[in-house]
Amino acid sequence: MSSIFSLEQYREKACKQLPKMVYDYYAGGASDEITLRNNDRAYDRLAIRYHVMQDVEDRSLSISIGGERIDCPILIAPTAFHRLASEQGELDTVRAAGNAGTVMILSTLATTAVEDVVAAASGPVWFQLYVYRDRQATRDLVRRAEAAGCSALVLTADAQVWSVRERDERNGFTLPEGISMQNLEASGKPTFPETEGSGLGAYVEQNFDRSLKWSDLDWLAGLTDLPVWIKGVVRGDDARRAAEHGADGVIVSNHGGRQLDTSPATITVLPEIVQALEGTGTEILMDGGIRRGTDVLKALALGADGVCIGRPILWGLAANGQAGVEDVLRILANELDVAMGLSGVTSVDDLTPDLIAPVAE
Ligand SMILES: Cc1cc2nc3c(=O)[nH]c(=O)nc-3n(C[C@H](O)[C@H](O)[C@H](O)COP(=O)(O)O)c2cc1C
Ligand SMILES: CC(C)CC(=O)C(=O)O
Repeated sequence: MSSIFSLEQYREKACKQLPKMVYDYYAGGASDEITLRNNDRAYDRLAIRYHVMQDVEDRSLSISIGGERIDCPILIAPTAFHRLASEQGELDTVRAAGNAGTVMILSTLATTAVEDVVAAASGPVWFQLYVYRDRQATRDLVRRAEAAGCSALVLTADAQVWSVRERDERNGFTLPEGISMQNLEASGKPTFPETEGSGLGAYVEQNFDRSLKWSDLDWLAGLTDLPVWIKGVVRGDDARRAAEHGADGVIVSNHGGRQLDTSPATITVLPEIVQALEGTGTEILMDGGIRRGTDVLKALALGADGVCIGRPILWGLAANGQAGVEDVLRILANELDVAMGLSGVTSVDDLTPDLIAPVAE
């Protein structure tokens, strides 16, 4: 019987177990970490106007996303370097995703090869793509993800320029011996350059394509038959443009407060994006600061088709490998189930915006 009941307890456990350099990299945000904090707090400013007397005996959390039916509307956001948290890294994560009945979005910067991750999966794996200045390296990533059996691509659009991450600069964040970015082995970019500050910062500056623009979304959509999502959108007009340029889905995200500090908390911009995409058929996921089932309920009620979580997965992974990730997903799904029942709702489709109101000050 586990003595951990909340995602916050997993964070505390991971904090005790991980080396400071790794914990700081996972936990940290950009600059003053204002967006990092606001992502989380913004949920507290929303109240759930629940219904009573609705017969909530039979409830289901299942959703359709990207053409597949999954058991749980909480997906795994792409996060880099899982082998800094557990020996098996991304293999632990993907096995947990399968057992929880959800999707894992695998980072370009994974420390396990995409082929091995998909081979260990029992559910869908999507591939998150960073666009490299070296377009051949980028094409190779797309071809590998396709050949491995990934079922969607997620283009991250909010990290063309490396942000200011003081914790990583101070700690000289780097990858230990024996851990590398295995999807970049073939193109010769699997490790960070030598530097005194953040090795990741230097890597991004050297390799990521800062000229990324809307026409590159057309390029990517033309390059692959896989559905293409765009991640990092916080405005309605950008969401609309994404749809016009062939995106099948949009992930409302500010990169967990790790890129542009003082960018808005994602839950506050979700309604604008839902409205902008009305009638387009473009699907919507959102992430940032989701730590309780009530947070998930609020995002789904305000129009997200599903949500993603980033850091809590890493805390579960650090605390107890695959079993830790499964427990994190179980805890959050259970909290969502309870919140739905207490709101008088039995299916995700029945979560509607009228359930949510600003907290009266
Ligand atoms: C340690 C860490 C690494 C991340 N790496 C990536 C990445 O490789 N690609 C990406 O698109 N987003 C990355 N993200 C952002 C997440 O996908 C996601 O947007 C964010 O973590 C959501 O916020 P949350 O951590 O509050 O749930 C990373 C986030 C963290 C915390
Ligand atoms: C290349 C970086 C932007 C990796 C990442 O997504 C992160 O650390 O937030």
